[in-house]
Amino acid sequence: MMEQYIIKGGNPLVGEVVIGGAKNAALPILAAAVMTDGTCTIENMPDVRDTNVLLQAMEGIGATVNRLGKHEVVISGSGMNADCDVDNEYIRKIRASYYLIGALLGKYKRARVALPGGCEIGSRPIDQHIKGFKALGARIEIENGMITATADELIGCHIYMDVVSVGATINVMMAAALAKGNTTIENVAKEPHVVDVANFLNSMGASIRGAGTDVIKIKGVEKLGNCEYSIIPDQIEAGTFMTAAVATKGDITIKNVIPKHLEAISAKLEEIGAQVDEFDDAVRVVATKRLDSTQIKTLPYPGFPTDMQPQMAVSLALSNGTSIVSESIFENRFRYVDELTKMGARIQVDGRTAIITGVKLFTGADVSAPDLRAGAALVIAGLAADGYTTVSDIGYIYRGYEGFEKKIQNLGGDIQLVNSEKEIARFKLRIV
Ligand SMILES: CC(=O)N[C@H]1[C@@H](OP(=O)(O)OP(=O)(O)OC[C@H]2O[C@@H](n3ccc(=O)[nH]c3=O)[C@H](O)[C@@H]2O)O[C@H](CO)[C@@H](O)[C@@H]1O
Ligand SMILES: C=C(OP(=O)(O)O)C(=O)O
Repeated sequence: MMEQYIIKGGNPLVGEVVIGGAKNAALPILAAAVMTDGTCTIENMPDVRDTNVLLQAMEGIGATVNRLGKHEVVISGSGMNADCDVDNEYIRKIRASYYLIGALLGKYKRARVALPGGCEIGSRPIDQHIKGFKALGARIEIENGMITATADELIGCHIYMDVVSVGATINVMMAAALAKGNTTIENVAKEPHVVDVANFLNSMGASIRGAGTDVIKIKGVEKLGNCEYSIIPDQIEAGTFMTAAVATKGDITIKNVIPKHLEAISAKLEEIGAQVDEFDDAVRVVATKRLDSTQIKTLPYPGFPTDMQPQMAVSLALSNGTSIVSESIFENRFRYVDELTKMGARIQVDGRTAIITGVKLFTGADVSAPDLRAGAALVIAGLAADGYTTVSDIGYIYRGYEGFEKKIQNLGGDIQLVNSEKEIARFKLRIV
């Protein structure tokens, strides 16, 4: 038996939890760090599977990676060269490997990288990345699962993105940072992690303005240099604990966050009747009673994040009345619904819409995580359920949550990591 979580539901989560650095900022920042032959010292690096896979891949192509403790890393790209290929079994499984295309294309005018993986939440094309690289003057070839981008030189240009894409915005911004002349990218993503990567590149000597608005303007520079940087807190890890407070009728103070980044989530939780208090760098979420239903539509930032849709749906599945959740970003992000149904949830999916009829209580069941956020959502469901729940395929959860079960245990949640039937029996009998 592979590792699983076993959970005995029923305890409200109460206490404080400290949020780590944002995975989806950390990944492009790591890739951007090798765009200089100098050194980048990066703090608040989350110690999660995806960042570790990317760090290994970077070492595999000659970058030097020195870890100063669990959350600080010093990176130098000086040992790398222009004809490195980025590929291994693991790099093919993560999404953010595609950031090495923009980073290496910018630095060497050549990049050859395995096509990206990531959670199976939709078809996930990369046409907008390619459109941006081509507009900068790159030639693109895709064969045998690899993408190759080459250019004699990259020349600044004007790009209008057809869809708002986090990945394409960041990737093209990285390549354009080392292009000749000025680039304007319109209809860009405005997520906090887009802004964080622009700030990181600027701290290396890039000249990028407008990140966080619809238009990013980049003045190409010849090279980038050393920097020291601290990654922003993870908006989605924070949101996950916010919804855990609601689903378990708990009281959690979530520390080391930027409350502004959480506004879409806070507003929805307040709308359904939770108490949300904002502090300078913390939010407290209290839910003492059963909450109300609502409607949610996932949208690019500052709309409600798709990466919070499954966790929020779990809270709504325990609320009074009928809620409607529309998923407008990824067409296949309701795969957790069948699992949640095993626990007594009443959810009907029709295409990109889920109609949720709230139930009073879930009952424990054996469920399996179909992807990262759905996995976290099923854990929350287990914490709120009557009886025992096992969650398998938790490797997905490790992709993006550091010490998930420990943080939950510290809040009073009854959860254990197990890898045998014997351990499950022990947990149930409380034999230590
Ligand atoms: C590693 C990382 O940061 N992953 C996040 C990133 O994924 P990712 O960067 O893959 O998501 P995008 O923002 O690019 O995708 C948004 C939408 O644009 C479409 N699209 C995207 C690119 C493209 O070239 N063509 C195209 O049509 C996608 O299919 C999707 O419908 O942003 C998503 C949206 O916030 C999050 O759910 C992911 O957690
Ligand atoms: C979908 C996610 O990640 P990825 O894009 O890496 O699959 C996520 O972080 O929720």
